[in-house]
Amino acid sequence: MEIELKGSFTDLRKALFQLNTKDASLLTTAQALLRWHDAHQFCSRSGQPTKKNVAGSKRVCPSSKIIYYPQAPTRISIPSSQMAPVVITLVSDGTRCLLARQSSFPKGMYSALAGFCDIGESLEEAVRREVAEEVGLELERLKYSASQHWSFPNSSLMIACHASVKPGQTEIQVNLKELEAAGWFSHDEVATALRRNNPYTQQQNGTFWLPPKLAIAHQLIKEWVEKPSCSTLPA
Ligand SMILES: NC(=O)C1=CN([C@@H]2O[C@H](COP(=O)(O)OP(=O)(O)OC[C@H]3O[C@@H](n4cnc5c(N)ncnc54)[C@H](O)[C@@H]3O)[C@@H](O)[C@H]2O)C=CC1
Repeated sequence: MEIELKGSFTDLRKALFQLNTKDASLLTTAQALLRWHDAHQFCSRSGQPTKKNVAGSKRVCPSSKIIYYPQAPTRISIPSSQMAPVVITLVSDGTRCLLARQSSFPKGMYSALAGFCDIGESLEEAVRREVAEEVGLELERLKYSASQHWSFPNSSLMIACHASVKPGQTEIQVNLKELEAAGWFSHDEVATALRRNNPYTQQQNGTFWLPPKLAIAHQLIKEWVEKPSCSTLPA
């Protein structure tokens, strides 16, 4: 069936009623993206036309170099009043948890896996996609833990989850475009790191350390240390 995506809301609603859930979801996502591109044709700083990338996932101003994402503008140079949803997930195999680091992290710091939600995705889909993209794992169970507003470098709503993988399906493939390193850490290793979590001394002696208490990543890791079964319990 052909559908005019630029039609009125009533046209769209009529079309949606004729579709199955998957096609309806694709259609609303496509329509939201088209509307977003239509409304962001010019840079709010330079006034120049912005250019869409090939995938249609962002627009860039060739003059100011500002990148516009459908979720929220993200460059530090534009203080954003919009908030972008970000999922952060601590994956466990029952006895160990998966921690990773990016090259931009302070030396020795490891954290849970995080990533921006794409337009049209549910939180569950975003968690599964991010984990698959970053370390190549398929998740079994997912459990919401908590959320946090995070202002660095721009407003994000962090949505934190515990997740588990199927027993025996723990081999990871680290996506080196996104991460510098990732690995499984035992309960003892993580519990010890939490107890001595002083970034200054740990950067000196080369041991790994965890995000500070104010970060939801820390809370997620602490929750798992206190109750390693939390990722496999029913939601
Ligand atoms: N409070 C906490 O415990 C933690 C907070 N975070 C925050 O979560 C956010 C995401 O984490 P990472 O993916 O590791 O960040 P990141 O900053 O490495 O971003 C990854 C990629 O996402 C793209 N991106 C940037 N802004 C975007 C937006 N608004 N919409 C869509 N794509 C965008 C960029 O191409 C970037 O290369 C960051 O703001 C980070 O500060 C991350 C880990 C722990």
